[in-house]
Amino acid sequence: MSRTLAEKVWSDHIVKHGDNGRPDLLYIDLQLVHEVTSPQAFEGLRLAGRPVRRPDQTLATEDHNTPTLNIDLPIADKTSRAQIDQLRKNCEEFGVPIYSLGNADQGIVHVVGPQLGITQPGMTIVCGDSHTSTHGAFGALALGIGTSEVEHVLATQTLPLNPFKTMAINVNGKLKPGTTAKDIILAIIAKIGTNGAQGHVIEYRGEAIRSLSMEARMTICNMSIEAGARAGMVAPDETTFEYIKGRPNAPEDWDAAVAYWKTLPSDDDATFDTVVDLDASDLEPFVTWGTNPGQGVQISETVPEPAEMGDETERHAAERALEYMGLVPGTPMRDIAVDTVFIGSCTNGRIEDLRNVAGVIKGQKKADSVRVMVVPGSARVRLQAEAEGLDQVFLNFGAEWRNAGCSMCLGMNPDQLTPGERAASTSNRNFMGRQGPGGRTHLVSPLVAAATAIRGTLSTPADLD
Ligand SMILES: CC(C)[C@H](C(=O)O)[C@@H](O)C(=O)O
Ligand code: SF4
Repeated sequence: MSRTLAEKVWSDHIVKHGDNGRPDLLYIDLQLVHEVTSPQAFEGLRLAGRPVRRPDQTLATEDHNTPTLNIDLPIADKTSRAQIDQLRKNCEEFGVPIYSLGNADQGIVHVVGPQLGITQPGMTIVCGDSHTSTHGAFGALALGIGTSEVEHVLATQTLPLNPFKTMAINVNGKLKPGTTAKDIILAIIAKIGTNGAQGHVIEYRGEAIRSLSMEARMTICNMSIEAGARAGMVAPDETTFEYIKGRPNAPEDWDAAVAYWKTLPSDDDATFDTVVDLDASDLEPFVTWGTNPGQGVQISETVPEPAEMGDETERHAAERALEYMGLVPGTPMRDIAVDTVFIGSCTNGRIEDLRNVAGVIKGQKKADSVRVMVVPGSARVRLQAEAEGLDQVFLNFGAEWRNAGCSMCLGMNPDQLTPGERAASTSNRNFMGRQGPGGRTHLVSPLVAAATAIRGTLSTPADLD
């Protein structure tokens, strides 16, 4: 029977079939761990007197609570310090490898796995973090899980999972210059809604996806969860193999690995439960106006008028969002002035993102009215950027150049918006209070973030000409 990519990875990992509608038990190849969702899981093991089953298939890093300034000093915030200390203790006690603040391999969990070559096609990967879907860009089945599941995987290296539905999102055509992977995924979520992919594993397909780099594919898979999906995947191809080759954890038997990876793409006649089509050549840069990632429009459009929305739930949500965001219907998106530009996160904090930003801002000065924070997704990204002189581009521009971590993507560390402060952010969530209580977030691509930092209002690089 013909199968999709997701179905192949799933069936290659079944340890025990679930009969009578019960979940299948799946083998998990890799569990990534961070400080927020692991303390109770380790505590559970401790209480049960159980070890971590496969420390060699478990990897921890510190990211959410880490400060991005003065990282050589003790962490000032007590809760954050306790959280990080606990992770370090747990990893030591249970023999789990950890990349701590100050280590060259520390960083956001979803940036670290791929850059080390640990994330590979055909794997099952879990992490107590919703954006684990990022790793699906390699053709891995990568799922965000809850803390009790984290404990289950630590103890057994398996996880019971209910069957999923399959969704093909075909992104046909070619992106126009200035339009990026971030715009593709924001457009998809605006089209299908934040629950549009519920219960599904998405496979992103089509010409536009095939021509994206691995980092751009990661941006797309990262936000699958914002469309309600269980995971997002891209079939592995030469771009994938090229990216993994030569990385520290690339398979030793390279040819055998590639031969297996080549069997993974969905069969030509495989069928999907749901199919969505999108033409990349129709897209313009996308920006959000609301408080969920689906509340977005093309940058040439205006803040929508809730009264014109047919659906009552949608109308109420839009009214509430606009009130929180302090926006008036009909305002051109390009007229919205921001206070802060945040460039970073597991969505857009990789080296290509930083190169793209630097390409726009080089030789320019930021608008006086904005603060600009550039936060690399990992310490390696920071080192690479510095080796390429990008840090100087950012500093000369007037931006802050920080250390790696989740930073302003969410308010779990000192990098936060103040009430009413408005940000253009390359991250993935614009929920109320996400970047700090009362903070207002517009999700944008790195190119839009860069142009916005120059002009002070939501802008694209084309607006600079
Ligand atoms: C803290 C963590 C559990 C959370 C997640 O699961 O995604 C965070 O990473 C986020 O982006 O909101
Ligand atoms: S960067 Fe943001 S989205 Fe990614 S793991 Fe950290 S908090 Fe979650």
